[in-house]
Amino acid sequence: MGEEKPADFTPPAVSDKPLRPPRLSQVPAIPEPPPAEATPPASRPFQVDLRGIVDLLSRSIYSGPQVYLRELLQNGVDAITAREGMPGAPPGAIRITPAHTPGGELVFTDNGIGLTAAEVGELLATVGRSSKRDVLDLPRTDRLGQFGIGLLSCFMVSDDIRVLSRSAGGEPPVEWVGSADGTFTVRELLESEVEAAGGLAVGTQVRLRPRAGDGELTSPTGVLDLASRYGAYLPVPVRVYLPGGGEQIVSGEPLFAQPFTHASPGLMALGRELIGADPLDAIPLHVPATGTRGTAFVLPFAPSPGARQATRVYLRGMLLSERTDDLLPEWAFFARCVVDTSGLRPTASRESLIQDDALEETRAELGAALRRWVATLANRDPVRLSTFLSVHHLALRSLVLHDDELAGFIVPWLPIETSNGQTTYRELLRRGAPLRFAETVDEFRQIAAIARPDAPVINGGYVYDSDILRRLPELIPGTVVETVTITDELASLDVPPLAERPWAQRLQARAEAALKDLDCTVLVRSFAPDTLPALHIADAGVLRRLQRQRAKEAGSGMWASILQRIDDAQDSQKSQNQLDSEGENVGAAGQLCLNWRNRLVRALAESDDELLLARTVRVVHVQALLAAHRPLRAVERASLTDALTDIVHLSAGLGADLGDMPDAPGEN
Ligand SMILES: Nc1ncnc2c1ncn2[C@@H]1O[C@H](COP(=O)(O)OP(=O)(O)OP(=O)(O)O)[C@@H](O)[C@H]1O
Repeated sequence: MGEEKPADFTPPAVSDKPLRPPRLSQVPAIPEPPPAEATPPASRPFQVDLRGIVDLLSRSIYSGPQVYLRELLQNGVDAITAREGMPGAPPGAIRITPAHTPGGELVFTDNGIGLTAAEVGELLATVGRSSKRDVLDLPRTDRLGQFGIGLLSCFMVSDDIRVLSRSAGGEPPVEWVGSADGTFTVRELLESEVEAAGGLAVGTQVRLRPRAGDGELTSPTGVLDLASRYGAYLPVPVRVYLPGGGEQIVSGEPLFAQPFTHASPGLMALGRELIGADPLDAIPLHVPATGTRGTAFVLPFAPSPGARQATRVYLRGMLLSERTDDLLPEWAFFARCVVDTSGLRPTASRESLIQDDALEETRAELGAALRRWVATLANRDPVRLSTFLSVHHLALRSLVLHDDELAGFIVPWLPIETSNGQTTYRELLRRGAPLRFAETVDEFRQIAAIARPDAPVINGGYVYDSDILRRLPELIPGTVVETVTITDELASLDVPPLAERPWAQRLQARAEAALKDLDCTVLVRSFAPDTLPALHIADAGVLRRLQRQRAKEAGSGMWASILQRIDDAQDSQKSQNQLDSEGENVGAAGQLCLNWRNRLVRALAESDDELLLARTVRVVHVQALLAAHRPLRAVERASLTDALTDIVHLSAGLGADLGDMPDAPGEN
């Protein structure tokens, strides 16, 4: 077809006998330096074992025999494209008559450019020979094929391929029959013969007689299914003739490749079919440089973290792959796309794309479209943005750590918990002040209880948040972040005013005596809010010890004695440390920080009723534990019940039912 022939090319003789076996394109032998007097070896063409090639195609290149129909569709469309613009060319059309009965023939007809006798010999029977490369042997971008192997895929379903063709150039019609045993025949057909068989218009007919056992793929249901899968968006109508006499046109408009501002119901239905649920949104995609258009559907559920979304790719309307996983950037796990492209190049299997600059550029552009969607969603539809973030926040957080590109545009919109409530990084950054965060949820809870509203503390305790916060100065230059601990915060709390300090110290001693058996020490400080009587303070070591105690209470035997030994070892370490730090005084079960500004605490300081003070302090202690989300030990549960019982007795004037409680100072 106007293509330069290799030097040793000889067109096959037109004959009704088997000609020569198909061969690879002539590849010159690797020249070796000839021995001094030897005659140079004659160069010979490679021989091809067709069975081996078909085996290679079916096992290693194509995903399965079903692709035979895709290859036929693609050849039909290419032939129609090649005829476009020729005088008198009719509108392109493809017709498929499935094999209606076992042993019957499948007939695939196009009204494309057709083939001459010389062309069938050259193009159909030379593996690797294609008319779809230009003079520089580059693939033509307006053709779907290029490798010169596609037709061989029909051998996966049939032992013979019979091609009847009439060239648009006016040459006589021709029949080519290729056999899976590696031979083929070519002969020109007489017009009378063609007339008797029902005529043959310009174009090509491929006839396949399905091999026993492969009938499913060539049956009416099989063909309808494959034609709709591969040819749903081809630019020419594809008609499938049904057994009852009717026909079905399987090709239609690629809705997903049209520009849109609001997704139509039809487009959303396609998204539903693709992801199995109503998409959260549809994003138009367009990369002019590679002729790529499509739609990204945002998943309404969280996929497994790091999972890359497979994209459905069409090559000029023909399905290339349902699951191309390298067309989107890695971070775009939240969107499933369907695109049609004319500028990306398929591999020989036509089931994936060649990794080249065009693919890289397209990936970058598609990523940019998704980023723009997130960025503009904030202004356009904040409710949808917050739904999106709540569905995908975990995966987004994990990716932010590895992907600077994603981090830059996504971090500002991520929700984050602070002592002032839920907010976004963007709001926090707007304040301009350093971002203060607690490393653990527990530390955050303790600090949040006393943090001033104008100096909020961030909860860095949930998965990935501390890491993201630590990376912020690098991601958003100019940002200052600092960690805060409960010990630092306690140190910054006000001590009671000088004039009241003796009272506060007395209260501290009395309260500490009341909690002695619970291993909890007491501190008196002034802090907001006034309504909060006390805080329970525990550092990580204390928390671990409390957890061990609960485990001991729940378990028994060997495990309990192991935990006891850990406690003993830590006790002796602690008493040594206390000696070293000269009187630093934090109980093994934490510290109760009473709020000097609180009414109840002030009333206790003024009261001389030691019984009432001891019981009330124990109630306040349990209240502080609960507010700090600490699980109660058995001893604390008992302490609460006893203290409340005593308070009831005292208020009823019955005197205290002292039970197991320790004596309050001055009680004896
Ligand atoms: N229906 C057809 N009409 C006209 N020519 C055809 C038709 N089918 C095949 N051919 C010719 O036969 C050649 C080989 O076809 P084949 O399907 O093996 O490979 P290809 O389409 O060129 O490349 P690929 O392997 O990428 O499909 C084509 O390049 C084309 O010239």
